[in-house]
Amino acid sequence: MLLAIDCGNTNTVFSIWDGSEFIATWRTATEWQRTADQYYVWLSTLMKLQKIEAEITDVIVSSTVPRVVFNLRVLADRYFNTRPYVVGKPDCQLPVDVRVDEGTAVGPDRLVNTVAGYDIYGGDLIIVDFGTATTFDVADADGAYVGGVIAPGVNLSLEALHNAAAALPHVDISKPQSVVGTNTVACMQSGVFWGYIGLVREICARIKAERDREMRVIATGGLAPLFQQAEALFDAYQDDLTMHGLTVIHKYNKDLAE
Ligand SMILES: Nc1ncnc2c1ncn2[C@@H]1O[C@H](COP(=O)(O)OP(=O)(O)O)[C@@H](O)[C@H]1O
Ligand SMILES: CC(C)(COP(=O)(O)O)[C@@H](O)C(=O)NCCC(=O)O
Ligand SMILES: [K+]
Repeated sequence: MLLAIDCGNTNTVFSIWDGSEFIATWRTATEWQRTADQYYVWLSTLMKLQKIEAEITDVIVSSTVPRVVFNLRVLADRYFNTRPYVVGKPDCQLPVDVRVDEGTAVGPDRLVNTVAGYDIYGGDLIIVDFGTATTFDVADADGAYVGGVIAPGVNLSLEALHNAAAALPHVDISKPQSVVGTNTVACMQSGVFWGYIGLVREICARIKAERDREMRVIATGGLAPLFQQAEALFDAYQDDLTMHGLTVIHKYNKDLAE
């Protein structure tokens, strides 16, 4: 079975893929200091608790944090006796082209999202991923990654307000009752929530105009449904898009190796 690991700047998600479905998914905070032994204790405890008897034979990793990759490689080697595929490294091929400026190291999560989007929905996509940063990935008609947009993440925006202004508290995102807030928290939520609705709508409209074609907008990340419930910004929402992409890339490389 395949252990797929998606490491973002905030959280790292581990999923076990049995070849047709994900049989388990666990999330932990991303900390580059965590050792292979620590990962294994955590993982094997959860597997036991949930009575998951999976023999892991393959590992694939996508990480936006370069420093965690070393320990994840050791995890794969020491505990699963396998060499992991690491997205973005030369020995991990992608089933789509990447057409960007020379020397650009595109975030692996964005490449994986593009592969997943193309596999499920076909070409001409805008993939919006609400993570630490909010990324827009543009897939061409043939599925190639052709660039995108990086915007500050929802929680990052709220944290930035709190960190920079002495009188602004820590606030969690939610949909405000009205646009005009009558208290500090409501004012901050309104700024980020409605500002974000505008940001997503405007960026998608401009991408479509710039590329002069119809494009479908696919959203992923836990915060997408919150925005979608206020306004129909997306044509589809897929929670496990990045994980799906990792399974596609894994299969592609396995097939190449045969
Ligand atoms: N359903 C949700 N509701 C509220 N906050 C969420 C939800 N899902 C994720 N978040 C928050 O969104 C931010 C980005 O998380 P995540 O998507 O895991 O980022 P990354 O992939 O960059 O690690 C974090 O602050 C996380 O706590
Ligand atoms: C833009 C990102 C920080 C998003 O990361 P995430 O929010 O998933 O943690 C990541 O994709 C990244 O580090 N990208 C490198 C630069 C680029 O994609 O062009
Ligand atoms: K992201």
